[in-house]
Order: sequence, then structure tokens, then C-alpha cells
Amino acid sequence: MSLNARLIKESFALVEPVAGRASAYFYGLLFAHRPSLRGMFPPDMAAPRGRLFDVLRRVVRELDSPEGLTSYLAGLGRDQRRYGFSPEHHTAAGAALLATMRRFAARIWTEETEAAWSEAYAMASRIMIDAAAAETTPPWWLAEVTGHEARCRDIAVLTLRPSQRMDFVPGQHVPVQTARWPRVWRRFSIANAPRADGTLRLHVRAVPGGWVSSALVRHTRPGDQLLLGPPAGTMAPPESDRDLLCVAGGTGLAPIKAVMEHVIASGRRPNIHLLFGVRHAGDLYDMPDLTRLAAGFPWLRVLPVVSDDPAYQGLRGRLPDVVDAFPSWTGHEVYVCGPPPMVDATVRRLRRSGVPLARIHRDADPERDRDRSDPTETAGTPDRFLAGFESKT
Ligand SMILES: NC(=O)C1=CN([C@@H]2O[C@H](COP(=O)(O)OP(=O)(O)OC[C@H]3O[C@@H](n4cnc5c(N)ncnc54)[C@H](O)[C@@H]3O)[C@@H](O)[C@H]2O)C=CC1
Repeated sequence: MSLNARLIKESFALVEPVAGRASAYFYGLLFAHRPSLRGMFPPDMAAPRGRLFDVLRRVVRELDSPEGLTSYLAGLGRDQRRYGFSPEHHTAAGAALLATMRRFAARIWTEETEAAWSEAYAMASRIMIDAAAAETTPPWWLAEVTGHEARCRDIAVLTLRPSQRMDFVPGQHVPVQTARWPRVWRRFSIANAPRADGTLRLHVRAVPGGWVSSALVRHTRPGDQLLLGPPAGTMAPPESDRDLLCVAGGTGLAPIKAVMEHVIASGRRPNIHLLFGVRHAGDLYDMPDLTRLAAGFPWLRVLPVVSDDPAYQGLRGRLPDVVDAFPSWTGHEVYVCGPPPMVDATVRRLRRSGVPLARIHRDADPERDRDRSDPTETAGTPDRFLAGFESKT
């Protein structure tokens, strides 16, 4: 791959500070030239606009590491299948992207810059298109809700049965779409290791203003159908036999539970310490299940931790402080999931206490974190799902 990375970076550095205006311009152009594409996006374009620059930032950052770039773009191409993106759409998006860069980096734009972006986009779209074409798994799955348990005021645990087999690695997440909010996807971690019956569990907190999470917690019942995109995410169970420290903040428990289930099912016998942190005792939404898991695996120790309730009789405090209060975790593999500030603070403390970075596992996909706080993720719905829903309601 021989790209003029310098010219791309220089021009991108001019456009990035005006990302909001540039992405509005990009989508404006795209829809003006291809009005039919508008129907693939949600009514509120804020999230797709934000995501455009998340992707560009990541691509520009990875320009100097061809392997990382190729793997990222291939993943993107495979994921885009759920929106129904075709090679033709890539051509239209490429023209809009070039026009956007040309306009917002006009001050330093030259023929060489134009050629650099043009080559880079051709290369990137080729990788995405080829990866999408080579993928043999479905672009999306219909899944029936077979269980819906309201665990506390805002949290429900859903059990789903995909209509076709879905392979995933414990620790990964899936994009979810409800019929209530067509074309709006939101990612949730899968909360179990793969099961013989193919079912998946999701732990969902209804966040204020969260379209998909509220629909899943308050308006979804057994028998309803959801749409799932391909599982993604790089967090995976440990390969070593080291003991495990798991630090879960709220519904950040989900991927950690999947990893723990996998380790327990593997027949290994590491000691597992789970610190499950919530704000109020009433938020300890999964304790009966965790207690059952610990009863069947004596090497698992579950420690509920409550941060915002002075009357709580058990372990109290914020997770980063509680982690720090133990003698040493330097010999452990560590998994940390939950609110990003909690994860960052916990990782900092662990690093300071000598735990090597390579042994700290977190869900490090920044796009995923944004999906969490902004549920209106980008675009697209297979028509069959909408048709099915419309005929159902
Ligand atoms: N794969 C992953 O990484 C997953 C991450 N999540 C994230 O986990 C979060 C869960 O939210 P909730 O259940 O509402 O959790 P929450 O806001 O109720 O907090 C859970 C725990 O984190 C601690 N905490 C919160 N903010 C903190 C901070 N700034 N510093 C130190 N500790 C802090 C709280 O004290 C509590 O112990 C969401 O942000 C969600 O996006 C959820 C599922 C999977």
C-alpha cells in the first residue's frame, strides 16, 4: 500500500476542527446526488455525522500501520452489510468525501492532495467491498425475544433466539435494532458464553432519552422480534491460566459474565475475583445468577460493591478505590467494563500498581462507547425486517 499519508494527514488536520460542518456538508451532498440513500439513515442524523469522523480519525491514525488499517476497514466492510451498502454506494460516498475534503481543506488543497485522497479512498473501499463480499455469515439476524426479566427499575435481562446460528467470542457485542425505532442501531454486549441452544442474553439499562434501550426495557415482550447485526469487539477470554480479576460497573457486567462463563466451562480452575460495582444496593440486578454461578464454581468470589449508599452494610466505595485497596493484582489477568470514566480510572490505578497493560482487557472500541451514550447510532434497515414489522403492527 503506497499512500501519500503526509498529504492526507495535513489536509485532515484542517478539516477535523470543523468536523460538524464538514460531515453535515458530506451528507448533504450525498443525499442531494443520491436521494434514495436518505431512506437508509435514521431521522436524526446527529449520530451518523459523528460516526463519519470517528471512522475517518481512526483511518487517518492507522495510515502508518497497514495491517491495522486493513483489518479495521475489513471489519467495517463486513459490518456495513447490515445497512445494505453496495459497491455503488461506496462510489457515491467517495465522491462526496472528496468534495468535502476539497472544500474544507481548500487553503492547502493541490492536485497531489486530490490524488492522495482519491487513491486512499479507492484502496479503502476496495478492502471494504472485498471483505463484505467474502463474508459468509448473514449480514443480520432476526431474533425472537424468548425471555424478558425486569430485574430492577431500569434494567431488564433479555433472552434472544436468533433465527440462524450466530458465532461470537465471549466479550463481544452486537448491534440491536427494535421495530419501534427502524434504522436506529445500538450495541449491547452479549452476556453469556455460546450456548448449545444458540440463545443470547443482553443486560439492558433504560438510559434517559435512550430510544433503543428504553424500547428494550419497557416496550419489549417475549415473542417480539429484534434485528441483530454481526457480533464485533476485540475483548476475548484469556489464553493464560492466570487468576482473574473482573471489575464490572453496572451493566458493564454483561461481557465480563460471558468471559467468566467461558473460563468456567473450559474446565480451567483459576481463582476469579469479581468486583460488581453499582451505585445503590437496588441496582445489584444479577446477584441471584452470580451467586448460583459461584455455588457451582468454588474458585469464583463475587464481591458486590455499592458506591452511593452510606446505609449499605456491605463493601462500599468507588470501584477504582476498591480495586486499589487489595494488596496486589500484578499476577492476574484483569477485565474491566462499565462507564468509561470508571474504566479509565480503574485501568490507571492498576497500571500504577504494576499490572502490565497487556494483561488488562477492556472493551476498547471508542465507537462502541459513543453508541452507549448516544443511542441513535447510524443507519440502515433491511427492507424485509421493516416489511415484517409493518405487517405485524
Ligand atoms: N462492554 C462494555 O464495556 C460495556 C460497558 N457498558 C457501560 O457500562 C455503563 C453502565 O452504566 P450503569 O449500569 O448505569 O452504571 P452506573 O453509572 O450505575 O455505575 C456503575 C458503577 O460504576 C461506578 N462509577 C460510575 N462513574 C464512575 C466514575 N466516574 N469513577 C469511578 N467509578 C464510577 C459507580 O460507582 C458504580 O459502581 C454504561 O456506561 C455502559 O455504556 C455496559 C455494558 C457493556
